[in-house]
Amino acid sequence: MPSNNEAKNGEFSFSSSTNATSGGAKVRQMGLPKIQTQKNKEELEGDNNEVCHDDSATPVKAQTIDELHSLQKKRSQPTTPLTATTAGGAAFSSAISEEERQKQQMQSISASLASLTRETGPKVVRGDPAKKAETPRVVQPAVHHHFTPTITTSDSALKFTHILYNLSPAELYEQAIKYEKGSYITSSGALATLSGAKTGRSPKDKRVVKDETTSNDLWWGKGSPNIEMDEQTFLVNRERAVDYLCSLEKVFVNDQFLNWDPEHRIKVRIVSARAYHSLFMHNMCIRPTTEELENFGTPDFTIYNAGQFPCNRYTHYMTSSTSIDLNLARKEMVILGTQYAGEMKKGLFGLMHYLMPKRGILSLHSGCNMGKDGDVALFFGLSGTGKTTLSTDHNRYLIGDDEHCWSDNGVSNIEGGCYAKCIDLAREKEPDIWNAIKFGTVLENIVFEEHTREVDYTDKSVTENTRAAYPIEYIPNAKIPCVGPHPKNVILLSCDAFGVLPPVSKLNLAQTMYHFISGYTAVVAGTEDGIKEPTATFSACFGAAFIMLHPTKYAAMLAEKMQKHGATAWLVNTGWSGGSYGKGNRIKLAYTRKIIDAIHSGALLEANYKKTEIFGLEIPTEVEGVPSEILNPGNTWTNKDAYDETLLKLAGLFKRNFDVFTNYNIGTDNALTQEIVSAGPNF
Ligand SMILES: Nc1ncnc2c1ncn2[C@@H]1O[C@H](COP(=O)(O)OP(=O)(O)OP(=O)(O)O)[C@@H](O)[C@H]1O
Ligand SMILES: O=C([O-])CC(=O)C(=O)O
Ligand SMILES: [Ca+2]
Ligand SMILES: [Mn+2]
Repeated sequence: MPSNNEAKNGEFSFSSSTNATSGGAKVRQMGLPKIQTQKNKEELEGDNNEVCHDDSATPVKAQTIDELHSLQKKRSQPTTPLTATTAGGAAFSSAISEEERQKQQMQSISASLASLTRETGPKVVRGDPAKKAETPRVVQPAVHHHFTPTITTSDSALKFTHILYNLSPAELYEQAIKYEKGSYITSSGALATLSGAKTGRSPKDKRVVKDETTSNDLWWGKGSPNIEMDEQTFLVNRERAVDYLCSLEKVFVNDQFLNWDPEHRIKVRIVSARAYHSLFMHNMCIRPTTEELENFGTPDFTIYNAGQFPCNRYTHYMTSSTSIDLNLARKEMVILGTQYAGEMKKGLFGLMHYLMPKRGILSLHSGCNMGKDGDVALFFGLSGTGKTTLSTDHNRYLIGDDEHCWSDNGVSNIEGGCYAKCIDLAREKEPDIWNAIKFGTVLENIVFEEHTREVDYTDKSVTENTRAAYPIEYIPNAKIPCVGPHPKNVILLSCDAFGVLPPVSKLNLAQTMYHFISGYTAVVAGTEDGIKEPTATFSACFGAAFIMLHPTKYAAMLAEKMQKHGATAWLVNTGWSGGSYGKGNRIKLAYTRKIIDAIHSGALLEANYKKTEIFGLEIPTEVEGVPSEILNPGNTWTNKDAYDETLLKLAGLFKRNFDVFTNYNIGTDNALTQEIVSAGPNF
């Protein structure tokens, strides 16, 4: 298990590759014990009759089968005794017994699960209800102080809830396979799961509590992802989720961290009903060490994931059976009516998009890696544009694939894991991701061969959005701790299904801001009934679904940081070439990788450039390993008129999208704002 207290902030030292991989690697090196099929010489000489007795092994030290079973499991090591130095600052600061510490931990969980209308939290007990013999005593429920006195006893107050607290991947596998339909071990050891009816996020069902503070702080209204709800309705949904969770025999609780920058680390608690959700978050958040867990105390933020249970459509604001609700004042998030695990990941990202800018730290929907010489690159882009694929690079250190912070210290990953798209995954093209799909990895909604359990990554029967969630140290050259110096290159990825954006262009600062605020990509809607027109998506800051403040706030911070640290920006089209979707083809991943290599090495900075019409993009005339004729997209279309028409069409879409931003100032510098507005397409 990686420990983030190995973090040497500011040093950016690399951990050796044995540190970066899990214990699994060691097991493999030791190999399996040899099977002895023949007796050795001494044993043969001692044999004086021809009858074979099976007395070679020593007998087990058990009289009964129960005793035998109890021999199998070693009790977990009692945790390190707390000393004054190890317990600094946390809630459990005095030296306390292990028993007392566990009691406090369970009381904290009871408090998290407390209904706001009853006097106490539920009675909780640690451990699996199926293992009756091992069940420890019930912890007295947490009393909470601001209760409205109503009923003193109820059936729910009589029952108790088992808490499966920070289980290990192996324990979560057992829970999933035993109790959750659709859970299987694949041939590579990953856990195949189904996320149910929802196989992607539900942005239209995401609501944020609008109160005195947030009504001024956040971005509301047209274009904003923050759909409002009031505090009272939030409490109704919270109560619904808590009652559902407490009605279950057992719930999973994860206490983990966000952000590898120790100065800005956030403690999160995730309460969920499925082993799938618990393992997903185990992989995606930063995993605390035993000692960090002992000192965890009260979480900074809590997720109540009651995804199996719908919201009540008669509740105010509810427009479907799904509701994902964020309350920044209460530091809570409630999930009803969707089991898609990505809601938790991206819900926490939304939280960071609020908390970090308040501290002058820029939160980014980007991948991030670092070269051997410490050169850092950021990869921005909407879903499916290549953040995970291109930041996972065998020749570079992976800092993270999706969510980062850029502070005065440099960059830090928010997460402890990666979430890779799996559709059409091929070992040759993406070997590091392929190899990360092993024991411990959650594989969502994939299809496998019934008998061999071999995954068919081309199969879209359940969904096209098949995913793998794995701890970052499953990538062999992960940079642990996941922090790095200030970025040298900023790469804006766009998957242009219109096929008119060049495979790579160099951007000036105004163009960078223009394209960052635009956040363009084009997807192809509905591939089933033949060829469809691509649809352009504009998503501010390459992640409008997750930002909490107005996009210009993030853009101003990015401009300031890029200027200060001298970063160069690039626009890379990972989409179509030689025509739009249906006529042309997606640019070969091998070519995109060559382009990215040339950016990292600095070679592309030295290239000769030509300016394109309409978009005014600087395109290189040559990139090593890439056929020069594809660098100018106009060359690759057989029908030149169709190209011109499509280019103009896309330029028009950019213009229309940017209209809403022309009235906003980006930062304090009005000159920069004017420059940005005119850095878009000209026609
Ligand atoms: N030229 C290319 N460049 C990058 N990716 C490509 C290219 N051609 C095909 N692909 C495929 O496109 C997909 C890119 O998805 P990826 O997981 O990197 O998205 P992402 O940006 O990380 O999105 P999300 O934020 O949803 O995780 C992969 O399946 C990859 O194999
Ligand atoms: O959150 C998800 O479902 C996947 C993801 O990374 C994104 O959409 O950006
Ligand atoms: Ca990704
Ligand atoms: Mn993402």
